[in-house]
Amino acid sequence: MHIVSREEMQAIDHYAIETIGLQGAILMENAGRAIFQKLLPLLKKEDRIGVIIGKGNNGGDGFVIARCLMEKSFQTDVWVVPAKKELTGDAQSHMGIYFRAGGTVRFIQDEHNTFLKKVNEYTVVIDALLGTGVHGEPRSPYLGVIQSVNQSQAMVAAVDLPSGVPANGGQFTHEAVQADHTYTLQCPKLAMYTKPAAAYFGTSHIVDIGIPNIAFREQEVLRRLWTREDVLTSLPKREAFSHKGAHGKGLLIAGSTEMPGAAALAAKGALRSGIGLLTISTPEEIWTAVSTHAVEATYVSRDDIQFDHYDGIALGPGLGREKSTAHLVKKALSHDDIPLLIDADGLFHLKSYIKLLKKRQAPVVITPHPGEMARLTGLTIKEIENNRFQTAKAFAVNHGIYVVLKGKYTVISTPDGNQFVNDTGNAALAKGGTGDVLTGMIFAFMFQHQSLLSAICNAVHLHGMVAEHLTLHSHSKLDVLASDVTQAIPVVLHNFYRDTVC
Ligand SMILES: NC(=O)C1=CN([C@@H]2O[C@H](COP(=O)(O)OP(=O)(O)OC[C@H]3O[C@@H](n4cnc5c(N)ncnc54)[C@H](O)[C@@H]3O)[C@@H](O)[C@H]2O)[C@H](O)CC1
Ligand SMILES: [K+]
Repeated sequence: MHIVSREEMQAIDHYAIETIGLQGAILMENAGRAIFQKLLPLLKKEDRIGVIIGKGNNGGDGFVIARCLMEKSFQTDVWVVPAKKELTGDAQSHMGIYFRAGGTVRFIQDEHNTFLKKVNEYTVVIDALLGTGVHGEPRSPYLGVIQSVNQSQAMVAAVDLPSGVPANGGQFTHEAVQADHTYTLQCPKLAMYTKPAAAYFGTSHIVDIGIPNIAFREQEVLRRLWTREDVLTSLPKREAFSHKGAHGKGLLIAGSTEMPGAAALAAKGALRSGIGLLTISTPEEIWTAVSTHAVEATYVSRDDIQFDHYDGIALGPGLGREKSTAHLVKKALSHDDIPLLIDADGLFHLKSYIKLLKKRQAPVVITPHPGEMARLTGLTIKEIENNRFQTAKAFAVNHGIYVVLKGKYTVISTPDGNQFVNDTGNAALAKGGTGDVLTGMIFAFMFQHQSLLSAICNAVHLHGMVAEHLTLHSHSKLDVLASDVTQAIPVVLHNFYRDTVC
């Protein structure tokens, strides 16, 4: 499923209408009807429903929903913000259809006080005020209407976007509709996956309005959600006659005397995700501590690493930021025919050797959280958070690497500019150590998948699913530990393999 910016959605819309010939009024009819069908199971006959309509096409969708509600005899009031003559195009057409079908409306301008009273009596409000066409802070009278909707006790169902939320996300401080349900047309908009916009959507529902796929292909939308189906069709099959050497001989350079746990967690993540052979390079003082948790691994001292003995290298978790560990990053980068995964303190050192990235033959994957990304790019964390998609893509393309920008919705960017969004996981993962586990999972998958991209995306998806599994069955979001995540990988993998179609 694609994820689009406001401009991409408008271009797709335009292509569907002008090139394919699927008229705007038909798309509007499809939109309104499809939302109504999805809304229906949530409605009760005794509900008092207010449909609130703005002057653009979002309002036009509202007229179609109002007609569907009227046809099924729901107690509905339709409130219109603009004057009648301000409605144009498809919205005007659907207002006409609604009237000729027997519908009536009330204008907020004419009955402002009645509207304020009524909005508090509704049990359901349909927000069809503003959609993807909004620019900046909602102006009067929209802002006042939005405030009244937010103060009411009604269940709020937003059409396409909660009104006032910018489709492209990014920072905003003005008031916007706080929806309980949002019915997003055709495909998610960027706002659904960015802060603070994501918090306004309530439960999101994607509504198919019938725009043909060719419209997305022609507009070359390079961003999409990585779904369960993607995982099921790309999880690797383990050949019956395969041997340990066929599933990756990996070197994990991680851990320090202060942070032995990071090495153990990354190792455990890799071992639980099917790596064939794992060698861990940590300071010798902590071999015993780490090997208690990763008995299946072998160990090599930092001075004796033979880089070209391995199919891939992961480095960074708990490595430490001392100068003495920096040369390991440089050496790993210089062995440019070996795939490399860099995380945590490895990213700290990477900044000094960033020019080496472009010189490499074999792929590089980095897994920064926003703080690490800020340091790498020279931007602030706020700037990263406000432009997650743009900054991750620019960095991946400019340096020819895969960037896994971690967060509530982890964004995976490829060297050729494609982006994939993960929507699994929860706040149980907001703890030290869970990133180390993810590094181990990605590392193990790198050796076992047909494509590096599906290896990364599957690891991120499953890591999130493990958190969801734990909080659904046995843990709270508070008490999940990174080591619990490593322990629950098997049950989640087991469930996926049970359902797998490959
Ligand atoms: N995706 C599709 O293919 C379809 C989407 N539909 C719906 O159409 C809207 C987008 O419609 P558009 O007319 O472009 O914009 P809006 O309805 O969001 O309204 C814009 C309207 O509001 C004015 N405006 C802009 N900024 C502000 C502001 N800050 N304060 C007040 N007013 C503002 C602007 O001048 C316009 O007049 C999409 O979201 C879907 O709901 C189609 O119905 C089906 C196809
Ligand atoms: K809306």
